[in-house]
Order: sequence, then structure tokens, then C-alpha cells
Amino acid sequence: MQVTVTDTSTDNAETPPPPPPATISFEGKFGKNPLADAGFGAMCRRLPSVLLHTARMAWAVDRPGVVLLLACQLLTGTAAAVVLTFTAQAMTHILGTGTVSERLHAALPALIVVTAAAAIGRVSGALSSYADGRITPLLMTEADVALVTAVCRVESSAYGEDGFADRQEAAEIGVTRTRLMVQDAQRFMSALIRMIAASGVVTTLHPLLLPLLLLAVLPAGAGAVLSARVDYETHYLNLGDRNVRSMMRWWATYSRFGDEVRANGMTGYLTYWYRALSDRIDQRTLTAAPRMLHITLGAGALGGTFLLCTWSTLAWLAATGRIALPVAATAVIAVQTTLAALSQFVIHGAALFHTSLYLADMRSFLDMAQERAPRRGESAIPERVDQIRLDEVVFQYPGKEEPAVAGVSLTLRRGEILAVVGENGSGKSTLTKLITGILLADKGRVLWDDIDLAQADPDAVWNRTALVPQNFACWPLRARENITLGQPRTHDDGPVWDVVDAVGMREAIERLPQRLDTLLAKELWGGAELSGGQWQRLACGRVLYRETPLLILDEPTSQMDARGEHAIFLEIKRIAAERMTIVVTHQLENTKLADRILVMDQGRVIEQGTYEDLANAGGLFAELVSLSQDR
Ligand SMILES: Nc1ncnc2c1ncn2[C@@H]1O[C@H](COP(=O)(O)OP(=O)(O)OP(=O)(O)O)[C@@H](O)[C@H]1O
Repeated sequence: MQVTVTDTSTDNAETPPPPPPATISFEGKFGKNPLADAGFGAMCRRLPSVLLHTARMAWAVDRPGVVLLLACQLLTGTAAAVVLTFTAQAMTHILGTGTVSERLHAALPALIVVTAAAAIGRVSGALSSYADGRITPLLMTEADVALVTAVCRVESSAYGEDGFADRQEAAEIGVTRTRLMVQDAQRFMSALIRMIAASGVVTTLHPLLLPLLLLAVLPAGAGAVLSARVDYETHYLNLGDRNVRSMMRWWATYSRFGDEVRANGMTGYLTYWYRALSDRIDQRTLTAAPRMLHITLGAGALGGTFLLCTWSTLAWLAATGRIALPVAATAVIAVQTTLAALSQFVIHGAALFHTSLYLADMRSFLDMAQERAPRRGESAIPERVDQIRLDEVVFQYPGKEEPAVAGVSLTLRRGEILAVVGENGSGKSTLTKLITGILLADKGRVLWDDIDLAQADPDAVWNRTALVPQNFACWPLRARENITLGQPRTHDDGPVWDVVDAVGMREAIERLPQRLDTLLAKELWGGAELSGGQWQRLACGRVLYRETPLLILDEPTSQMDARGEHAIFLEIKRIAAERMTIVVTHQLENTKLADRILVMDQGRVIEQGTYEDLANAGGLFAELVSLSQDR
């Protein structure tokens, strides 16, 4: 992905104007719109597979609904054919010879059939809508859940891949379009059935009429498909900008960042930025409008001309006595009905095609996510892990020049507390991600009791890890779930309160309106908010609750007061004998509790030892200690 920031500053302006949002253009395989080379024929050929896919998805969520829908479709089509055929019969009688009452009498049976068939058509139409109403919400939920599950399951390295987030955004739009999927398919099918029925009747009246009618509606169909293509092209061009815009929208409006936005005077720039990006998106959309107009006008003119030919032909056939007058009258109705069915057929075919473009994005993202799901092997990890060993481990983030971890070897034993220190960007967090198997080493191995993480079932590994990352989540869930999230439920709250005590949160939780049941999201009705340090205590409580053989805390106390910090480190020491503990910290005083300190620099371990050893060794650690004391 290439990001270009255009600078609009001018030499003579006193202060340069704010920079506009970066222009994002895709390169590589996502640089090419999948529709760019697709012709009209290719697009039409897509419809059967879309219908099949829709049917399969619908079948998976609601079989009775699909059966009902199909039965109603057939019934609607048959009813339409019956209406048309018997209307023709009734017409022949009504416009035939005899007195009015004789003619009406003769037409009565046909009229009764027409009324009954029309009623059946209406009822089955209503039942079709009911079936659609049953299937669509289930389908949307399935698609939505599939997307969320797929994203939660990918290897975490996928997040850093170019195009992943934008494909995800496209898939999100696909999920919302699922709403139209069954409706479009249903309307298309019903128009198809009505069209077949009506065209059969029209052909029996005169063979010339059907080809002429087809010609009259084809331009409308082609126009609708071309418009769908233009719409999708615009959507494709706007995808990157839309994605950035929705991210920025969240950051700018999320209440948790509201103070920073206001107190730093960011509101003006953020709203300017949002407006500028929205204008850019609108600009692309507006550029498409004249193209759409040309397509619609062209299709309308061509279709109108052909329609005129159809009516003229019908008039000519009647005037020259090639068809009888009652047949001509029937033909008028049949032509109208066929025309309507044909128009519906092409319009809904185009709509189905349009929807399918977005659904294809969803499917291709799900495939992409599936390809990026962990495939590491199934080696089990024992309940008890006694040792973790890193063997010349190297890891480089995609697109980076230098490895973040550049050949680290170390052994961590059960009962040991390891502190990892080093300057910003030295590779500490990346090292913890490699130890937990969130990232897999490019070179070297990470062994848990001789089991290589590259071959181990990741869920088994993560069931035995507990991690407080630097950027931990403040879950909009109840206080209890903020501690138990990821663990099986217990019968009572005893173990939860034990952890609450360990992180010194009892008083704060008891003051909440519903104690452990309080929803920790002030934005939501009945919710409450915690302070930054309290949230951090809760995040520490969450990992302590897990009782796993590996405990990793990355800057766990950066927002805590001295009492909170003291409580956490006391607890870490108390439970250390049962597990391996890693603490990443910039508070060098806190490393005194560690059995061993690892000092990292540019992805390498450059010093290790106890606090006393390192503080007197005259190396980087000693320098950092003296800087921290120099106030
Ligand atoms: N997701 C990522 N994608 C690309 N590069 C990354 C990513 N995360 C970290 N890096 C890079 O890897 C290097 C090491 O980062 P890491 O987060 O491991 O450092 P750290 O020692 O934990 O830093 P800090 O003390 O600031 O938390 C840095 O150069 C950083 O820019």
C-alpha cells in the first residue's frame, strides 16, 4: 500500500494550511478491481452460481423456509400463467358473437378461474415475503458471525498484511448486503417463472411478438448491469478511504478519547479532516453520476424504440387481418404482462448481480482469513510446563528493514521471575509475543518442554498463557466478566473476589451500584466507569484468575498508584513458585523482584543477571538506572 501525503502549504501563507488526509492507493494484487476486465457476458454467467450459493446458504439456516419459498415461487408462476391463459379465453368469449349476457355467460368459467388463480398468486406472493423475512435475518447473522469468527481466528501476523483491513471493510459491506440476497434471488426467480409462463402464452398468439418484446427489454437489462458495474467501481475506488474514515470516526468520537481531543484543540482539525475525506469520497461518487445518466438514457432510448416496434407490429398484424380482433385484444394484455415480467426479470437479474459483487468480496475475505488461520500442527501441551527455551529466535515484521528480535536464546524455568527491560522499540513486546506463540519465529525455535510452538496446537498453548499486554482492553462487560473472560464459569464468585482482593479492588467494586454485576461502560445505560489505574488492576486480576503455567505482564503497573503496584508485585511473588513469570517494565526499581533481568537492545539480549550485578556492571542497565535517578 502506498501512502502519499499531499502538502498544500504555499510559500507566502503565514501559517501553512492543515495537511489533507493521506491518499491511499493499493498496489499489488489489490490494486486491480476484479471487475475491471469483466464483460457483460461474464457478469450474466455469474448469476447461476450466485443463485446456487444463495440457495445453499439459505438451506443451511432454514430448510422449511427455503421449501416454502420455492413452493410459493412455483405457485406464483403457475398462477400467472393460468391468469394469462384464461384471460385470453375470457377475451375471446367477451369479444365474440352473441348478446352481452350470452358472451358474459360463456366467459364466466374462465373469469372464475382467473379470479381464483389471481388470489392464489397473491397468497403465495405474501407467503414468499414471509419466507424471505424468516431466512434473511438468519442469513445476515450467519454471515456476520462467520466474519467476526474468521477475523478472531487468523494468525495475528495477518493484521499487518497489506490490504487485510481493507478487504475486511469490503467484507463488512458484503455482510450488510446479505440483507438483499434472498430478496433479490426470490424476485429474480419469480420474475423468471412469470416470464416463462407469459412468453409461452405470447408465443402462441403470434411467434413474432416474443423476439420483439425481448429486444424491448434487453437494453434495460444491459443498462442495469452496466450501472451496477459503475457503482461497484466507485465503491472499489473508495474502499481504502472509507476504511480510514470509519477508523478515524471511531477514534474521534469515542468518549474515552474525548478529553484528549478537546484539551489539545484537535476538534477543528479532526472535523476538517473528516470533511475533507468525505468530500474526496463524494467527488468520486459524483464523477460516476453522469456515466450512470448516460447508461440509463441510452438504455431507455433503445428499449423505447424496440417497444414502439412491438406495438406497431401488433397494430399491423391486426390491421392486415393476420390475427383476429379478440386475439389482438388478448395480445395487448399478454404483451403488457410479458413486458412487465421481462422487465422485472432483467431488473432483478441486475440487482442480483449487483448484490453478488459485494457478497463475492465477503466470500473472498472469508477465504483469505481461512488461508491465514493457524496451521501449526496438533502437538498437545501438557497441563504442567516446566521450561520454555528459545533457540536463536529471529523475527522481522513484514515491510521492516531490521528484525525486531534478532537471535535471542534463553531458558525460562518454572518458579522463575524474569524481568525484560530495554529502551523503546528494543523488541521486548515482540519477544513476549514469540514466547506465547502469538507470533511464530522466522528462524530459530521456541520450545515449551521440548514441544516446538510451530508444531503445537495454538489453542492448547493459549490455554496455558496469561498476558497483560501494553494496550489491554477495557471490555464493555460486567465487572465479573472483565475478570473471568476466557475462563469457564464457576458456581460462586469466591475465586473472583479472591482475585479482586489480590489487586486491591474490593473497595472500588463494592462501591459500584451492582458490585460485580455492574456494566463497566458508562456510555451504556446503567453502566459505570473506572479510573485508568483501576482498569489496569482489573486487567491484572484477569490474568491472575487464569492460573496458567506462564504469566506475562507487559508494563502492568504503568497507571497504578504505589499501593496498587505494591499489591500486584506482592501477588506475583506469592504465586511465582507455580509458574514462569515474565515482567516487561521501564520501572527499573520493579526489576528487583526478578530472579533474572534481561536487557534488550535492537532485538538482542545484551546483558542479563540480577539487579545488583547489572546495576554495577557499567552497561546499558546501569546507565538507565542512573538516568531514572537523575532528577
Ligand atoms: N505490528 C508491528 N508491525 C510492524 N512493526 C512493528 C510492529 N510492532 C512492533 N514493531 C516494530 O518492532 C520493533 C520492536 O517493537 P516492540 O514493540 O517489540 O518494542 P518494545 O521494546 O516493546 O518497545 P516499547 O518499550 O516502546 O514498548 C520496533 O521497531 C517497532 O517499530
